[in-house]
Amino acid sequence: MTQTLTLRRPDDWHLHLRDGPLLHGVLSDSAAHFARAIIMPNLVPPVVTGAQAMAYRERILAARPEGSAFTPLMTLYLTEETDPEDVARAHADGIATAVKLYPAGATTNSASGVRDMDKVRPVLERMAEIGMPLCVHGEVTDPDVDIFDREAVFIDKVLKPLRRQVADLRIVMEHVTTQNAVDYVRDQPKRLAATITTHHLIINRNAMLAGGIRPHYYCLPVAKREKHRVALVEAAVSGDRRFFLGTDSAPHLDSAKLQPCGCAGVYSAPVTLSCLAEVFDVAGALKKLEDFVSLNGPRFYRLPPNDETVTLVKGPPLDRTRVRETGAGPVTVFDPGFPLHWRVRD
Ligand SMILES: NC(=O)N[C@@H](CC(=O)O)C(=O)O
Ligand SMILES: [Zn+2]
Ligand SMILES: [Zn+2]
Repeated sequence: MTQTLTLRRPDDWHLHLRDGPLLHGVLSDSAAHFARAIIMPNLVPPVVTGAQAMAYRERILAARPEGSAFTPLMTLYLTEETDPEDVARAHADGIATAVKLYPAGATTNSASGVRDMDKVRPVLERMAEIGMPLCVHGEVTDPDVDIFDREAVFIDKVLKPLRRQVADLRIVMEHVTTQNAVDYVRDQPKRLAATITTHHLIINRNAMLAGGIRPHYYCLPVAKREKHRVALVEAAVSGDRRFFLGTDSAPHLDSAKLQPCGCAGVYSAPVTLSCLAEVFDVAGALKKLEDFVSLNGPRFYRLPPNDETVTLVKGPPLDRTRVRETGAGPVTVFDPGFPLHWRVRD
């Protein structure tokens, strides 16, 4: 007997689409399954101003497959020079949905990020006034802090003080990877939510490091030990409205990943819904999948959920996409390490 599951069409609340030939090569993977996505601004150079976000949005819209209604929700890359009025205007004009905080040097293309949080206080206060969310890459960059501890230290050293100083600011902790983050978010009744990626629900650090180094599992924040992965799954399948999907699908060319110093990012867009259905199915929580992928995100962002639906069908293991060929070169797709039985019906 085939099993099916129909959901409101999902959105992706954290997505990297890049630009140029890579954008053209990857966009259809997200547009095939998702209605909307929060688009990360870490291009080179970054998307800082409202005018830059508008131009980038035009390039994304122009790259959509024929007939696609995929809607990019743009973010502005926060720098110490960001003008609060430009941010407020871009929000009021419907150009920018959120602002993205990268601590300088924390991750891919974050060199123009923030070093001194006091310098961006006026922007954050303006955002709090207008209810515009701040998306945060939550890792400290202090070289003395172990890379596996950087998220937990960020919560104590940066996030807690920030939430005291700008109490009304609405914040999304992006791609949480630890029990510490899950516990902290659960503790906060208001104005804080978290995205969880597909891959962090599936791999722990062993997948990346045991039995050989696997660059395609290297991303930031780096995957942690198993107990943290379990905490993420519990949060995702709980239906708790503070947790929702942000795939952090982050395509890099294989030629950039397979290096002595390879870059961080996992490309999961083509297989995300199949992977998540598998995770929720194994957890006995298929009923909560729609909360996680289609309902909790719009609620936080104060947008209506999508009217259309998607149907997932369970059957024999999929012949899944392993490499996405793009005009810029091949990009390896996330391998969950187990067979995928759920596919999205066309
Ligand atoms: N997650 C990653 O490992 N990489 C992202 C940046 C980010 O989201 O931190 C990228 O842009 O490649
Ligand atoms: Zn990040
Ligand atoms: Zn990201």
